[in-house]
Amino acid sequence: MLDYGIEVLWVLIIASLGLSAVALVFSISHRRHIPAAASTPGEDVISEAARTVLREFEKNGHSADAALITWSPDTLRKILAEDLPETQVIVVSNREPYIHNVNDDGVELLVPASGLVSALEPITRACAGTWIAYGGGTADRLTVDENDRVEVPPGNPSYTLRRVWLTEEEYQAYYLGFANEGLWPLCHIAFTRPIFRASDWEAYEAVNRKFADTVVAEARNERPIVLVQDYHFALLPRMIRERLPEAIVITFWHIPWPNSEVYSICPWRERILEGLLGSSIIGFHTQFHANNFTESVDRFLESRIERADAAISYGGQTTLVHAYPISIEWPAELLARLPAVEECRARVRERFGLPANVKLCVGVERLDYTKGILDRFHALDELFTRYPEWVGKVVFLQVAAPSRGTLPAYQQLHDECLRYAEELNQRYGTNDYSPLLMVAEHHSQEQVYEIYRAADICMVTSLHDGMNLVAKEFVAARDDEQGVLLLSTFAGASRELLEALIVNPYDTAMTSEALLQALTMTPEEQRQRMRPMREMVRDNNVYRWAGSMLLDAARLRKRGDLDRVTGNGERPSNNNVISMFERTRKAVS
Ligand SMILES: O=P(O)(O)OC[C@H]1O[C@@H](O)[C@H](O)[C@@H](O)[C@@H]1O
Repeated sequence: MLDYGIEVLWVLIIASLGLSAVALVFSISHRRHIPAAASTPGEDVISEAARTVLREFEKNGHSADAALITWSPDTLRKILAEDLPETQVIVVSNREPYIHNVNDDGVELLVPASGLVSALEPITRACAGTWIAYGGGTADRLTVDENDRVEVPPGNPSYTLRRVWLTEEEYQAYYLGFANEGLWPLCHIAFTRPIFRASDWEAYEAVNRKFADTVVAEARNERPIVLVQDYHFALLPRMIRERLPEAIVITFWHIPWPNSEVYSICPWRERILEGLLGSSIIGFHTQFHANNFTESVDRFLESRIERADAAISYGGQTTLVHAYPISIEWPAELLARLPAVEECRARVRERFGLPANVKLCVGVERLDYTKGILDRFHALDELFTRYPEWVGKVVFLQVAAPSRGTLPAYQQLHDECLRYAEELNQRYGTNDYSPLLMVAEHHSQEQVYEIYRAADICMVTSLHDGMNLVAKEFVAARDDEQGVLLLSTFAGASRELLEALIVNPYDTAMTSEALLQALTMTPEEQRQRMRPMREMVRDNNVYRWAGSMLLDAARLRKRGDLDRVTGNGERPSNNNVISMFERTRKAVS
């Protein structure tokens, strides 16, 4: 029996050595094969820039991880120069990247608290594009030229900001009404009832048309790439398509897309889908939301859906529906301007009057009911109830930038948060100690990064979120590899930052236990968790997000141009797009 066992063991050892050798030969030949991937059958229109990227991957050390850090502003410029020559990049968003406001001393410049802005700003800079946005600042009109344009960033201009003016009525109905009382709660599962008013819908349509007029006015030729951002502009892609049929329209939906049953309650559900399907590409943060969108189209429109190709054909237009997880600038430019972690700790502790030696836990976001701020306060309360020894030893600092403050749902949240903070401080605080600091004020990016660097724990426990860039920013800010991230399972970021403490924010007991785990985590475990999260954000930075969409756009354009000259023959489906980005990834992994 024993002899027989030893024979089996030998057979297993020899077989596994054989398999390893085969795997090694395969991996070497696969790696050697990388440049050839650009010329395999069917790849004839692969981009020059993709070839260059692949060659650089090889040169830079053969590993996909090392290679991916080459995504930089230069990569974007290279893609544009080689694959999309002479192509103007136009970004459209509601929120502008720089707001000029009147204050007592004249004009002050404000960078809004918006994940969308922090992601798109470095991209627009790299592409030297044109950014079209609503001019909402009280001094915005004073700073533009006769064409409503201003060169930004101030002091070091590299792109044009074109402001669009809205009347007070338009702003109320399109932005506060349809976008933020209708679509925002519809798409987020936060159990706030969406409100749909016909007058808001009409304003939404009119404002989308106003932006379409501006896109056409700003386009230098018939073939720009237009990057349409978010739920404020669902109708815009088709309006652009009708007037600039050769434009590439890439629409990115930054918030979740609900399942088709939830979506069905929207009275204009077909119109919204039709509008979006004017895009060449529609991007979501996660495959899950891309799938939800496709299901909604399947249920409400007569269309042709090629699931294997992630493509939808509707009204003579084929749209690629794809997941492109958004990210942040890496390395974060402003990090170089900040002092060491210890200095940040000292500054923040002094600014907020924190007692020595307390652990600092932070939350940073817009004051929004999707962010789970009250649930977080409940978790702190629960921690003190279960583990009273922590009273006096931890302070929770909630930074909440005011947002959509005239809407009743936001006013109610603001009041409830302040009430809860006051009550909790009365119950657990002393003259020198307030366990919960609620600061409902705007903070600059520098101040926010300083807070990240000072924190022992960062809680990103949103009830629902497309991605959530605060989680990635916290990780990027911690070059000391310390600090613990508590992350909601309902934020897209939890699909990528797997070493965070992942919680269900509705489960107060679970969140408070995770808080305890974070408070007692050793520096070594913090490092073990933080390091891979930093690598993840580094390798999947915002240039990779934008670059992958541009590579897909280049491929679509080249195919369109070829089809125009030669016809599309027997192509099995209308589109048959496999994301260029995915193929690039496969080739290097
Ligand atoms: O209404 P605001 O302040 O411009 O904020 C809008 C943005 O809010 C962010 O939280 C969302 O992630 C974006 O998708 C959205 O565009």
